[in-house]
Amino acid sequence: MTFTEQLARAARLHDSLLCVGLDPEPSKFPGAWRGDPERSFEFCARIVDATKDLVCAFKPQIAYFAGQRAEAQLEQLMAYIKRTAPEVPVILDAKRGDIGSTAEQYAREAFERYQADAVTLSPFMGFDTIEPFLRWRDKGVILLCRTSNPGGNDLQMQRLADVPGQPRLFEHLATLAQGPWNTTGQLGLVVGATFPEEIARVRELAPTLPLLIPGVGAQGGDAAATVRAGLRVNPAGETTGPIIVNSSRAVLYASSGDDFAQAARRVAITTRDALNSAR
Ligand SMILES: O=C(O)c1cc(=O)[nH]c(=O)n1[C@@H]1O[C@H](COP(=O)(O)O)[C@@H](O)[C@H]1O
Repeated sequence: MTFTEQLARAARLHDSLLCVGLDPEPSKFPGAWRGDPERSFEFCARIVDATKDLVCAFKPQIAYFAGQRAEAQLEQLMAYIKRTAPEVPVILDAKRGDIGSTAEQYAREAFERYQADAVTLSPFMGFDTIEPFLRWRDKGVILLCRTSNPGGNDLQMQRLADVPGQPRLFEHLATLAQGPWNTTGQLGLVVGATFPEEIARVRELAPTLPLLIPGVGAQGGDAAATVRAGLRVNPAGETTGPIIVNSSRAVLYASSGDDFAQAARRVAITTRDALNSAR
């Protein structure tokens, strides 16, 4: 099954557009675990147990593991999700991007070492840096397009004088990803929930690509505006333009007490429902 098919299946099965981001930060762990990076797996596993029936995807962020010398726990977590929630696709948020020969190693890291179903990439270095990932035919490859952070403006909003119509960089990227770069149908795009107008613009230029939309919750993005701008459904009720709306900290750290998993579940339910009510 391809990533897109997995995603559609999980979204249908769980009636959810929500992706829970797994960004374990030891200083925010509850009680006796606080400050202990050795608990990263256990912390995330409890979150997975508490939310796996509420989500269309999980998204572990690699830096939270690598920064704590906890890559082995990320491997453990990926295997745990595959075992306990096999219906939920896992997007490894790695934001890689490098020349082809190095990209091959990054692809092995994402798809062999960590067994991810999809990976996030930075497209800054061009198509030849993305192509090695596309050799893994059933995997999703999600390119940064219009990111949620304020500094996204610095480059992504600039106009390209040499391209007909002088599109902004993010618009050009969306056009490439929907068209000439999507040689294998594996591409998706990242668009921040903090910029609903640009989500709508990306959806216009890339009507069928899966959009990974982080920024609801801690970054203040509007769930309803996100759904209206990004989700596309045909008259028969079938999704033609899927969205994956990520929330990390608002779910993970809903409580700093021993009830963190129950609190995470409550926030995940509220967020899932807010997304669904805007469909
Ligand atoms: O690729 C991403 O996931 C990503 C892209 C983007 O534009 N903005 C963004 O916040 N992210 C990631 O999405 C997550 C957002 O986390 P919260 O703000 O805690 O929900 C983090 O893991 C970020 O690294």
